[in-house]
Amino acid sequence: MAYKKIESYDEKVTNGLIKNYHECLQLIGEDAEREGLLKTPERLAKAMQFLTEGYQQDAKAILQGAKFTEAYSEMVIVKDIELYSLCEHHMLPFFGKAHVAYIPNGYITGLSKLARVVDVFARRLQVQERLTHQILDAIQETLQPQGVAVVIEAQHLCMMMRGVQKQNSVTTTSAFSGQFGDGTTRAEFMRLIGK
Ligand SMILES: Nc1nc2c(ncn2[C@@H]2O[C@H](COP(=O)(O)OP(=O)(O)OP(=O)(O)O)[C@@H](O)[C@H]2O)c(=O)[nH]1
Ligand SMILES: [Zn+2]
Repeated sequence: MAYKKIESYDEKVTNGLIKNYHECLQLIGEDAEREGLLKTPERLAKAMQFLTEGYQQDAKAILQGAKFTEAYSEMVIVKDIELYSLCEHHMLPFFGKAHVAYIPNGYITGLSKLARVVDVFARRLQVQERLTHQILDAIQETLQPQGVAVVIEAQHLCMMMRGVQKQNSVTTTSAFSGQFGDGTTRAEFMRLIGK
């Protein structure tokens, strides 16, 4: 299914995670049986399945599901798509905005689908660079447009709460294909997203 929402959680996965998170609580020195923590392993098991549900979803099927023939061939930009992902090194969140653009080549897609594609790849263990490329590749391969541009600006909690502890650094990644290789087109995109 293109965009499967978690309505019922896989029992085997949920039970396995509950067991592990219960042990995690004990290992960090908590009393896993105290009232406030009794349901925490189950809550966390469900939260983690939600935050990684992108593994069960198919970005290309989502785009194909709303692919329409249209002669429009100017840039289409959806900017400021908020995203939340988990860094694969520490499994701590990184969060920010994605700006996605494409120049149609006979086909357009539903605007919401671009934001859904961002979520499909964000809801996995990621590095920002791969996330950027996966979004671009899914759009390029499905719509075969004249070009795709993806810019992501994000803050990484693994650099804020721990480690180097820098509170204001923002990481920007970008990927471009087709006509966005042209300096003028790319500059227009950057201007339109306010960069
Ligand atoms: N390139 C890239 N690096 C990331 C991303 N998210 C986290 N990292 C980095 O992954 C690196 C992992 O480095 P390690 O030295 O193995 O881990 P560490 O000892 O916890 O490193 P520190 O964070 O520097 O304390 C760190 O430099 C993180 O900042 C990302 O999306 N892209
Ligand atoms: Zn990290």
